[in-house]
Amino acid sequence: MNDQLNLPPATDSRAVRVAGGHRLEGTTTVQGSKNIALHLYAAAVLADEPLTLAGAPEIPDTLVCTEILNRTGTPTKVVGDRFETTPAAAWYPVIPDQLGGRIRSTAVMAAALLARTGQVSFPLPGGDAFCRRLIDRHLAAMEAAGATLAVTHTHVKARTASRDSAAFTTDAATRQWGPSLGATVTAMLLAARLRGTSSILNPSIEPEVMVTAAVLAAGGVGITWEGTIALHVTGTDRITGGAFQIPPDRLEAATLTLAAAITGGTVQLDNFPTSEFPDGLVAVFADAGIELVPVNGGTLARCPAGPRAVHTATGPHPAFPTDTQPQLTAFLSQAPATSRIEERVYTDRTTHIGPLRALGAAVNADGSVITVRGPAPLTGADVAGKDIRAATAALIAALAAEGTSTIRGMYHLRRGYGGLLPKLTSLGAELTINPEMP
Ligand SMILES: CC(=O)N[C@H]1[C@@H](OP(=O)(O)OP(=O)(O)OC[C@H]2O[C@@H](n3ccc(=O)[nH]c3=O)[C@H](O)[C@@H]2O)O[C@H](CO)[C@@H](O)[C@@H]1O
Ligand SMILES: C=C(OP(=O)(O)O)C(=O)O
Repeated sequence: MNDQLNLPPATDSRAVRVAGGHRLEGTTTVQGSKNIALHLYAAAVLADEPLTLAGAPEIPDTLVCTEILNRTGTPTKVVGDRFETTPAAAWYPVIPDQLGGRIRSTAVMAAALLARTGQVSFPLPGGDAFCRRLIDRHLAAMEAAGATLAVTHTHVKARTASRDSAAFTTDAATRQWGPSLGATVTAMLLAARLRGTSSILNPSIEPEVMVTAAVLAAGGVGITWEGTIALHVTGTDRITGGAFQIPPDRLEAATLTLAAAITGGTVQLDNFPTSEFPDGLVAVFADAGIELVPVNGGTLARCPAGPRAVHTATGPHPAFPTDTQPQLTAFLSQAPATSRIEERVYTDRTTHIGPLRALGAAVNADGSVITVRGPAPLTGADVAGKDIRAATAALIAALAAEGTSTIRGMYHLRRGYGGLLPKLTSLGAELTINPEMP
């Protein structure tokens, strides 16, 4: 532990050793959604009463957010799987570099502090570094909400001249891409305590946005959707608290499905209703030969006739999510034909290609298009995943490889999933964790 910050270090030199070739079979559960949790942790800053979020994923980002809230004034603790806050007596709206630089939702946290105090200072966000991850739409929302910004290449300071800022209109659409998930939540939090009705044009409708909107609405904030055209937010000067459940992680559900499917196995996700899979993912899975069967409020996932090649593209919810593209790429390495995936959200999200090739997959990227020629025999190798889903893709391929693989990138795996490795083991995977790797 790092005493000063009360946090686990941002590196983990352990590695996972995977003896490939074991079919995964069985039942498991899915953690609370990492990405939804991160946005709710920021929204908790706005509550004027105690707030509890059950189902908090046991990942480093939960601890980083706990520390950010405590250091900026909101008393916060994690008790079991509950993230509990009580309202601040005073705020210190400075997000320390060592904390803000470790998570992707720093600008969203900053927006909550700005809404509370009229000022905030924060470092540029961290999170996975698979490509440039811009925050211009977050900054535009802060300016629209009346803040004056001082932006350097490492930090942002924002200050509103008057605590009585007026309702505002902002556009969450990015220049090259569609709506920004993070910037939509940033704008929502900025508007939640303002007098009057603010409008967010081209809002994202990712579950992260919908769930945060629902929690704010339960707290007394007026939320009106105009489809995907606009989200109108009517502020209130008192936001109530309460207890909320973080929905299960659709990205972990997809990961477990693909991990079982590549081994020819079956997994039952007890707490993950089939309806929680985005429509685009269901369609891609169906094309790829993966069946999702509703069972007692959960989902049985299987691939009875083996993988099939697909042509698909990532996109905004409910399309096929970018955070499952690397794992699908690993799976498609075993489909007996050529697959193509166009990555439209993060056009150079290709950090998984190197590790997959090292394991034997015939995969390459040409611009934003990833081509997978299968089936290619996979053999054990020593590879490193440099972000959450790259490490996960390598792990999935290693499960189907002949021989033993070493997957480095434990910090990234732990950042994405609190318990993926024990879950895979319980399903029949042969995994060991090597304490320290050179
Ligand atoms: C913590 C969290 O929830 N992370 C998720 C969130 O990230 P994040 O909040 O970064 O995702 P956004 O929806 O904001 O970003 C999507 C796209 O918009 C661009 N963009 C974003 C903001 C901005 O101000 N300007 C801009 O150009 C990005 O570079 C990217 O190409 O959504 C992504 C897309 O579903 C997921 O991959 C991440 O796992
Ligand atoms: C990219 C991801 O996370 P983050 O935005 O936290 O880096 C992810 O969840 O795949």
